[in-house]
Amino acid sequence: MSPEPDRLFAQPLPQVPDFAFNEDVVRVFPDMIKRSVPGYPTIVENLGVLAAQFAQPNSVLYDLGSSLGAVTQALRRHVRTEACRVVAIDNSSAMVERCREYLNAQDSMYQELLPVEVIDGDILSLEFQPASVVALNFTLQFIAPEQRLALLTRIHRSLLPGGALILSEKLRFDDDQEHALLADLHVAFKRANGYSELEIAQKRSAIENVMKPDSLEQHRERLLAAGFTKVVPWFQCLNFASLIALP
Ligand SMILES: Nc1ncnc2c1ncn2[C@@H]1O[C@H](C[S@+](CC[C@H]([NH3+])C(=O)[O-])CC(=O)[O-])[C@@H](O)[C@H]1O
Ligand SMILES: O=C(O)C(=O)Cc1ccccc1
Repeated sequence: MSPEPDRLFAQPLPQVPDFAFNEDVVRVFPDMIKRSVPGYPTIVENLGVLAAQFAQPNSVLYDLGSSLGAVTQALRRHVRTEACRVVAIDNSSAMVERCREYLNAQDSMYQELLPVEVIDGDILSLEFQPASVVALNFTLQFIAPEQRLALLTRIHRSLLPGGALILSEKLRFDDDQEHALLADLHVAFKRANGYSELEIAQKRSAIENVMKPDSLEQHRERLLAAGFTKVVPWFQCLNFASLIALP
C-alpha cells in the first residue's frame, strides 16, 4: 500500500474525464495533494493542534471527506481528551478501504489512540452526533454549491458550545487581478513540484466541473447564515486557506 508518484495526467488524453476519487487517484493521492495544495502538510498537522484546544469529553470529532485519513491521523496524534472518538466519512469506497488500512497501521504503531470509525457514506445524509470538532479539509468545494448552506447548518446544530468547525478550501477572488496573481502563483507552485504544463492543464480541465471554489466573503457570509457567530482565518498559502468557525 505504498503511495506512488502522481502521473495521472502526464500523457495527453483525447478527452479529459471529470475528476473522480477512484482507485487510480487513491494510489497517488498522498503525492498528488502534497504537490497540488500549497500548505497542505502544515494545515493537516496544525488541524490536530487546533482540535486539541476544542475537543471535549463525550463528544465526536468528525473528519468529513476524510480521503485517506490524514486529518484523522493528525487528530489522533494531538488530541488527548478523555472519552471522545473520531468519525471519518467519505463517499469514495476506494478511499475508505485504503483509509482503514492506514488507520490500522497507525493503531499497530501507537497505544492509547482515540477510537475511530470510518464510514463509507455521504456527508449530506449523515446523522450528526454531538460534536466538539468538525473538520472539512478541502471537502466543501466538492459539494454542490446549492447544498453547502444546508450542510453547514446541520454541522452548526451538532456542535457543542466551545466546539469548532475547521474549514479548509481553495479560494477564488472577486478582484480579477488578485485572482489571476494567486492562480498564476499556484501554477508556479505546481511547476516547482515537478508537474508539466500538460499535467497542469489536463488536471485543471478534470476538476473544473466538479470542484467549485467560493470566495472568503462567500464563506464568511454562508457560515454566519448557518448560525456560526465568529469566523477566523488561521492560515492562507496562495489561494488556499483554512478558517475556524465558532458556533
Ligand atoms: N458528499 C460527500 N460525502 C462524503 N465524502 C465526499 C463527498 N463529496 C466528496 N467527498 C470526498 O471528499 C474528499 C475530498 S479530498 C479531502 C482531503 C482530506 N480531507 C485530507 O485532508 O487529506 C480534497 C481534494 O482532493 O482536494 C474526497 O475523498 C471525496 O471522495
Ligand atoms: O490540483 C489543484 O489544482 C487543486 O486545486 C487541488 C486538488 C488536489 C487534489 C485533488 C483535486 C484538487
